Parts: sequence; structure tokens; C-alpha cells
Amino acid sequence: MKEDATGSGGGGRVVGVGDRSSFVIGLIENRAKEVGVAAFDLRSASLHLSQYIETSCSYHNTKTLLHFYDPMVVIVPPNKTAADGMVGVSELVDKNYPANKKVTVARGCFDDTKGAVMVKNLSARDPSALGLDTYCKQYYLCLAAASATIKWIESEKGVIITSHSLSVTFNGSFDHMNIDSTSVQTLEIIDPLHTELWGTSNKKKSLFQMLKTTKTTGGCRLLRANLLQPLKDIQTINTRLDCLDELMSNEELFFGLTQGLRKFPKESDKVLCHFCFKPKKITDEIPKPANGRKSQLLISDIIVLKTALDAIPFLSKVLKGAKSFLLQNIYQTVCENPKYARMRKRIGDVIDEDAVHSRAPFAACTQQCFAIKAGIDGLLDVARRSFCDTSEAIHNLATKYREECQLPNLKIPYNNRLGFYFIIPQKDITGKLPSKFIQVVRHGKNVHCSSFELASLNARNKSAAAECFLRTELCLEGLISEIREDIGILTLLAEVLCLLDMIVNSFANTISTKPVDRYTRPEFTDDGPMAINAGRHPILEGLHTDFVPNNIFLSEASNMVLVMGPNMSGKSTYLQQICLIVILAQVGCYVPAQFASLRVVDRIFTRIGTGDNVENNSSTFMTEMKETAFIMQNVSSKSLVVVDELGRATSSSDGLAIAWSCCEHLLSLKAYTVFATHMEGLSELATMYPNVKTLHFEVNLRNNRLDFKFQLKDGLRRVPHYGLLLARVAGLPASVVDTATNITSRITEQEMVRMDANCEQYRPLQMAYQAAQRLICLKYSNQGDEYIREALQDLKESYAAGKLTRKKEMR
Ligand SMILES: Nc1ncnc2c1ncn2[C@@H]1O[C@H](COP(=O)(O)OP(=O)(O)OP(=O)(O)O)[C@@H](O)[C@H]1O
Repeated sequence: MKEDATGSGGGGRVVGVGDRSSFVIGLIENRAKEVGVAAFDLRSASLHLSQYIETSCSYHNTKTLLHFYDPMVVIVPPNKTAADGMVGVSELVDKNYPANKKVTVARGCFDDTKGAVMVKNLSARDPSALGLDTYCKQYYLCLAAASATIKWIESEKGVIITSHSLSVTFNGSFDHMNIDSTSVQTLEIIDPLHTELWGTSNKKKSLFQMLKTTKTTGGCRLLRANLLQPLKDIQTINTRLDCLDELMSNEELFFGLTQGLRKFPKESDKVLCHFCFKPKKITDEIPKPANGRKSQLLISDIIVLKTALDAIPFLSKVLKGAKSFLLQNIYQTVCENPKYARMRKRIGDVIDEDAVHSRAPFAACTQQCFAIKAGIDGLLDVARRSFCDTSEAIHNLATKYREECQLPNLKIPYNNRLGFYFIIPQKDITGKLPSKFIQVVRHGKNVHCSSFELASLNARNKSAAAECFLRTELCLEGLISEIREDIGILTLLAEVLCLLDMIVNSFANTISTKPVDRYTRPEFTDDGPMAINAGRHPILEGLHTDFVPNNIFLSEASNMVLVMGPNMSGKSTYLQQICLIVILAQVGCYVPAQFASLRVVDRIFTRIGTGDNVENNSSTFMTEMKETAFIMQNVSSKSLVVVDELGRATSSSDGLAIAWSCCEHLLSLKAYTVFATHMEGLSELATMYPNVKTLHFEVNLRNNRLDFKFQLKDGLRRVPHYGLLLARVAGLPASVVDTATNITSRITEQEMVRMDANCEQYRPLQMAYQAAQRLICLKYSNQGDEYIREALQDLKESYAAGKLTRKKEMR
């Protein structure tokens, strides 16, 4: 759950300031098309393990995971053991990543037995809670990848990972909803697709950008990870939603939490996780004089930790009366945990209360020398005295020169390279500068110089400071070792801060900025219907003041909706809207709808793309077919499939045939499918299959122009032949248009006759499905017994009489 933190015990940072990504990924595969992935996040000190069967030759799943983690390094074994017909992960990385990202390590480093031992030893949680005992054999590939990854990190970064400090999860394909990388793009989850078609071009944001009001890097990364891999576990989702309920109904708590979170330094999560990485002691290294860099890093880490620990009592005050499980749990495990106060006291015993982080070089140096309390280390106290004496002597020397040489404006600044030096304004120098001044250099209107006396004092001052740094380092290392004994509470705090940042500063904040009741809490069922009333597109509704809400209803008895409508009538928006609502709901946020009851979705598949894929040298049609094949191979009974205009890139008969057979295939599954199409012929499906429903976007004709209503209506499209109409407007000769009208009328007539026949033939089946649908609705409705009894009676009578009426039972 943690998303961000820089690792290091204060020595070499494991994540540099400029590093965009903090993931190191180990990848390995076997001949049975199985891939093991170990993704190590250096910032948050967490390890995510996944193992899955790669179903597509193009490594779709692996690419999705790589896209999700966006690693800075990918570790692969040298020789390929790829399954027949597959290129192998090593080549995959070569193809998709710049050469500098790939590291090849000996196959022997991919040792699953060692991996299992390492994971057990490093995991912050009890190994049995991870299920490692049972998983070991089954998930040997990801454990092998973990072994290579951890080894590489430890040797490359010169650190040792502290025992019981890592947050380890078996995830990827297991606990989270899977959204492939193409769908991430087309649904505009992370980045918007800047297309003129939207009419609002660059103003359109992605879902991530809309929600990115988090205040910490960790919170932001957690949000991104959640949007890319939403939750699947109803209990966890509901825990977050309960927390949101409480925040939305208790303003004081919401405000208090916002304030409380601000008291934690922005980089808390990053620093808290530093402590997981212990720098390796290199015994045969020639000791270098301490330049203060290491102790400076250690001190700033400790100061951030101190400030974070100081913020806990306020958080505790805010959370004291909280009712929701999540907040109560945070209160109990963090706020009431005496270990934090003990850690704070231990820091207070060693570190001076006034120690702060300073930028000015000499102030920073002095702060560092005096960060440790007096009396802790005798040698440090001696070194400090020497540092103070030499500093004082330097300032006395400057006063002496001012008087002796009549240089009243002589200044004595400090920089890290030179130490102290003199600055004398040029105008104060009459004649020649006295010979005691050496290393004279002109700098604009001033002269920079030194003297033998100053140089000698400088050397003594520097060596005293170096001794202070060294002793400080030793004291801090002792303190940090003690802190590491309780590393678990720091990783927990980092995790909690990221989660609170996401829920409070992103979710609750976004909902609270909308008019009251615009967002509602979604309900979840394991295998119930997907019912959204008055759903809106979370991003577009902010750009269109008159955005038109629409409903969707899918159930086992009606698992496919065909959406018809001319261009620009709102089909793509509707498809995207459904997916974004599902994603929002499954990250534990409210959704832009009047009411939403959802079946937990395990994968979202989209086939929305338009143009050719120049990169892969594929035509529009091939891209379309490859994406469709991927859906067909991977779809499960809990998936949500949205398809926009399949089969329009080939001849109309082939296109219709493909679209028809794909629909039939999807219809036979339990997946929920929304299929947007221009092909009127497809609506015939609804007359043959009782689990297909046809909807259309309402469009009116006014003065030979289409007036889009964006309102979804039941049944087949009711637009007159707008193509012919536009042709007439475009100036096609009247006789040509008349003939075309004649032809369409005849085709439509034949279609109508066929559809009527179908309706008659499949009527009993349709009726049975209607009844099943009503029963499903009643099963998941919140109504009382009396209502249900009446509804059942009504259903029985309608069925017997051969007429079933629709009723809204979902509320
Ligand atoms: N419910 C709505 N309320 C208001 N405006 C909408 C709604 N849905 C879509 N729009 C606007 O209508 C325009 C066209 O929408 P969209 O691209 O979804 O249509 P489409 O039917 O998919 O078109 P095409 O078939 O050409 O892809 C967009 O600019 C969008 O902002």
C-alpha cells in the first residue's frame, strides 16, 4: 500500500533526487509460459510479487505490469527459456526499454529457495500471514525473481535490508483489478488523450489528474497505483467507503484530519522508509575525512522523523472519537501505540530539541556540530570546544585586521570548499594590499583573499568540524540502530500517512468540492447486477454545464447492452463513463451517479482505439483484431468488456459477421459487455438473444440538422436515415438520394419482417429471461418482505398473462 519513500540509512541514497521511478524489477519465465515478477519499490521499501501464465505471445500481461511499475532497472537472466513462439522476457525488455535499464544477472542468482528465505526474513509481516508456506512451491518463479532483485539492490546500492522491514505483497494478478495498458490509455486513467474530437481538447484531464490533490509524493503514488490496479476485495473497498462516509458527515473530523496531515513533513513516508536500508560497512576502505555530507543526511532524516513523531499526538486528538473501522484502526495501531512516544523520547535524549535543518553553509555546519546533546559523547564535546575556539579565533583575527589595516568593511564569509576567507571592498584599499594577505583574487568590486594565520586557523577549524561530524555520525548510527529495532512502526506510519493522504486529501476533498449529493456511495455485490442510475462522466461533467446523466443495467439475465447512435451522439463518452465509475468505486471512492450497485469487476477490457498502430506496423483492422483476440482469450465471468465500433475497419459484411460472432461469444459468458455500434444489423441480436438489450442515443432532426440530446433510450435507434439526409444537404442530386432512400426502405422493411419473426419465435425465451431478470433485481433489492412478496405475486401474474412490465426494484 505504501507508494513512496527513499531508502538509505543515511549513507548512499538508494533513490536519487532526480530518479523518476523507484522500482527495480526482477523478471523470469519458464517454458510453460509462466512469468514471475518481483517489483521492489526502493522508496517505500515494499516488494510486490506476481506470478501468472502469459496468455499472449506479445506478453500483454508482462507489458501491463511493466507499464504499471515503470521501473528504473529490470533484472533478467541471460539465456532465454521462453515458451515456443514467444520472444522471451529479455528480448521483451530490449524492445520496450532503453538498454541502460536492463541488467542481466547470472541465472544462479534467480534462486527460489534463497528467495523464499529472504522474503520470510525481510517481511515486516508474519510469514504465515503472507501464506508463504503454501505459496512457496506454487510461486517459485516470483521468489526466484525476488532473490535476484534483492541481491542486486544490496550489492549495487551498498546497503543491507533490515530484517522484518519490508512490506511484501503477493499481488498483480491476485488481489487487484487488472486493466491492460491499452485500456489505461484509452480510458484516460493516467494521461488524457489530447484529441480535437472531444471539442474541449487540452482542457480534458485524466482521472488521475482530477484526483491528484494529494499533498505527499507517497499519497500521489498510492493514488496512481490504485487507479491502475483498483481493489477487488469488497471488504477493503467498504472499509474505505465507511471512512469516506464518516468524513463526509463529520466536517470537524475532515477538517481536523486535513490539518493533522499537514503537520507531517511532506517527505515523511520517504524518510521513514530510509531506515529499512542499512549501509554496508566496508572494512578495508581507507577512512576518508568526514565532510559532513553523511551526518547531514542522517540529521535531516532524524529531524523529519522527529517532526513526524511530534505530529502523532495531534492526529491522535483528531481521531479519538472516530467511528469508522479504518480510522479507529489507525487510532489504535498508530496513535495509541506507545512505541512512537518511546522512539520520540529516545531521539530527544540524543538530539538537541532546537536542531533544525539550515541551508546557509556555516549555519548548517554549526547545526550539525551541535545537533547531538552535550554530555552524550565526551570526544564530541572536546571537538566542539575546539571548533568553537577556532571559529572565535577566526572572527577575532578579522577584527584585528579591520583595525590594524584600516579595513573597516572587511568581511569574513564561509563556504564549504574554502572554509573562511576575507572579502575586502576594492574602494577601501588605498595603495597596495598589505603583504600578509595572500591568494588575492578580484571579484567585481571586491577582493577575495586569505592570510597564513587564517589558513592555519581554517585548517584547525575544519579538522575540529570533521571530528564533530565523525562523532555525530557514530552517535546517530547508534541511535538509528535502536530505531531500526522498531522499524515496523515506521513502515506502518508511512503506509498510514499515504493512505490517509489519498482518502482525505484526494477522495474526500474531490467529493466535497462538488455540489451536495452529486457523488454517491456505491454498493457492491459478488455476482449481482451492475446498476447505475443517472451516472455521469467524472471529468466531462465538469466541462459541460449541461452534461446529461445516463443509466446502465446489466445482470446475468441481461449481460450485454448494444448502444446505437450516430457519430457524436455520446457513445464513446458513455462507455468511458461506465469504466471510470467502476474504477472510482473499486478504489473506494464515491461515484458521480445518483445510485450505483456494482458487481466487483476483476478485469476491464476495452476495444476503443481508432487509428493504425504505426509502432507495431499494424493496420487499423489488425490492431482491432489483436485487441479483440486478447479480450476473447482473457475474459472471465467477472470481467467488464466495453467495445466501441468493432469491425468497421473491414468490408461491411465481414465487419458485421465479426461483430456478430464476437457478440455471440461474449453473450455465452457471464461477463458484462457494453457494445457501441453504428451497425443497425447488430440490433437483430436483441430479438434472438434474450440477454441482449438495445439502447440508443436520442437524436432529433431540426432544419435538416442533427440535434444531439445525449439521452439514452430503450430500444433500437429512432433516427431517420441521417446519412441520406446529410447526403441531400451536401448537394447530392435529388434523384440519387431518392433511389438510395428507396433501397434503404426496402432493406429496412426486410429487416423488420425478420425481426418480427424472431420476436415471435423467441418470445417465450425472452419472457423467461425477463422473469429471471426481475428475480435477480428482487434478490439484490433493499426492499422489505412485504414489498418483495407483492412484487413476486405481480411477477407471477404478469408471467402467466404473458406480459411482463418493467419496474425499478434496484433501490
Ligand atoms: N452525456 C453527455 N452530455 C453532454 N455532452 C456529451 C455527453 N456525452 C457526450 N457528450 C459530448 O458529445 C461529444 C461527442 O461524444 P462522443 O465522442 O462520445 O460521441 P460518439 O457517439 O462516440 O461519436 P463517434 O461515433 O464519432 O465516436 C463530445 O464532445 C462530448 O463532450
